[in-house]
Amino acid sequence: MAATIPASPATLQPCKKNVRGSMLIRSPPRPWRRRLPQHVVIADASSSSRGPKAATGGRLETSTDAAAVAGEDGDVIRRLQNGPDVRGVALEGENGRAVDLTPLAVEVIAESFGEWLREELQQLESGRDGGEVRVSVGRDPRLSGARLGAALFAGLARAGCSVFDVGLATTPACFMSTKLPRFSYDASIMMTASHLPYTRNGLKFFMKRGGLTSGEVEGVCDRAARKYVARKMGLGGGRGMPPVVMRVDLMSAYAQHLRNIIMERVIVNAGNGCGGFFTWDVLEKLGADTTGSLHLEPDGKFPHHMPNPEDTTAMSLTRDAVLDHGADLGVVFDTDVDRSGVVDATGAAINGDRLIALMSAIVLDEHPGTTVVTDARTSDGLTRFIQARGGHHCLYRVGYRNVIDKGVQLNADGVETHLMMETTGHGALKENNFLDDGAYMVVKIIIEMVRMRLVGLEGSVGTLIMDLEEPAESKLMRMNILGEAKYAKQRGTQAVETFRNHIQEGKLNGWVLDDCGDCSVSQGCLVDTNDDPFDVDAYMYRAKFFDEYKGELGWVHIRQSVHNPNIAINMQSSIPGGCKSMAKDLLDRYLLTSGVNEFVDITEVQKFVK
Ligand SMILES: O=P(O)(O)OC[C@H]1O[C@H](O)[C@H](O)[C@@H](O)[C@@H]1O
Repeated sequence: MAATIPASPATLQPCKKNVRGSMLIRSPPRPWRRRLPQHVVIADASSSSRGPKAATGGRLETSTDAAAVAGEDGDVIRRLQNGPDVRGVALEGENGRAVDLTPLAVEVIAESFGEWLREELQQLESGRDGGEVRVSVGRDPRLSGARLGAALFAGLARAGCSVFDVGLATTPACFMSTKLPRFSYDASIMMTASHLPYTRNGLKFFMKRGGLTSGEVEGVCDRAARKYVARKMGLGGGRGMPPVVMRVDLMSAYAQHLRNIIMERVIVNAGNGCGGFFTWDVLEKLGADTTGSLHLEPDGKFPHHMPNPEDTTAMSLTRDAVLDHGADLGVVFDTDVDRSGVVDATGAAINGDRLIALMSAIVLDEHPGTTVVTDARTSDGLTRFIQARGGHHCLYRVGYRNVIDKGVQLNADGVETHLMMETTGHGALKENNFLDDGAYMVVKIIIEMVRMRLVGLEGSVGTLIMDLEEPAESKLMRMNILGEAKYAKQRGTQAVETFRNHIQEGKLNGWVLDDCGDCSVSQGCLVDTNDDPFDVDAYMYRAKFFDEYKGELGWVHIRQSVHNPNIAINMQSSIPGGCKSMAKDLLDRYLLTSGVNEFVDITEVQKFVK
């Protein structure tokens, strides 16, 4: 009978020593009695687990016939062994198969296991002698579970083990009851026949070092076989006091253990856009601690800052929250959550190129050699980062749709492309329907964080991009297109094409149009022919600038804005002062001399150059 002690295992009272069946010397039933010499004492095979060689204890000295019968009975137990498990028929109802996993069979196996365990522990821990041996017992919902469970408790108790009934449990949970500090049992037995029909049942055995081997289970069953023979003869059994069994709640602790694996401390900054759900409907439901999250409630006025991973206020507030709360990660969503950026545990902002690098590292690990498509405003350092991991970098037009479509096209052309990302934080994965989903991307990053922790890698996710070379300088300037709005697109195109033509006509010495990145497709990329362009975003060029003395200074990317009547000029240089030198050259030899300045406002460039 199980005494249910509802207290948590940590508050359990000390185990009462179970009453062991005292050594019984019973008269064997006929016909055995007649055949046994008078001096033979048939003891419970356990004799004493501490006594000399319990495994040989209780050896019967019988006539040949009796030995045969005993052998058959013993074989019943031996046949129950199934590799490292015990499996048998526990309920009537299987055609042609009798019940062989009886309560008696289970009891002797449990008792034998308990004895074997004690010996094993003594050997493992040489100082250990006769201390408490604690064994947990779990079971699946099979109908035979309760009855066989009672036999299991009794067997363990007879072997002197303290028994902890964990009730309905999973096999891994039973093993973990030997590991989880609150329990730390010496061993565990799970009663289950896994996927076999409901009429079957079985036992799985665990110690702290893992599951018992087939050889060990064979030894236990051998020992049990001898006990079984003796019990069948009415020897060595006997009812002692009912075992004291403590009922413990293992599954809650095991579930917590699983939650702990995925539990992270994550700050979400939804910027009062639509991203708050990720906090309460995703992270918190997974058990994450989201204390310190910011601006989760939707507010159409966005009172704190724009929800945007490119927004410096959004990133720095998130950084502060991560550091204040010792969080593992900060997440910044844009308003509609198709973009995101993150902050690692050290407070480092990971957006733009750094986010692309992080996602590339993750995706290249999963898909070695894949191509990554990005817009062409990324750094040369990013290209080297991707290539150093065996990937290919395809630089393409600005605009998330362009980037994603390029990836779709590459895959269709047979160029495996798993990641398409824009520096704005739009990131699409082939595995996710080529959809740019900021939340999905964050899920991938959190999974990576958990993986890193599980394999014992030190540091935050930022360590994955430690070798990303950053440009010395980056600069974005905008030049408004002047005049009537209806001509803006046409003029914008004219301005951008003039830049390309100047280079091709040799009017911009030192400037070289950048060609395709590394995606191994012949057409498209950077300098698309634009033979038949239909969108403003078709016209965009990137060109490198080589200074006569300093060599390569960096690149300029020039394009018409997707949304507004302006020309965006992005620049990057690996040399301090490089952006200014390039801007000056553009001003003098392109903007002021080509006539572009007549319909484009070049004030911002002039200011920068000053
Ligand atoms: O052309 P701009 O004004 O710089 O805006 C361009 C950007 O607009 C939005 O943010 C889109 O989501 C981006 O994909 C695009 O790159």
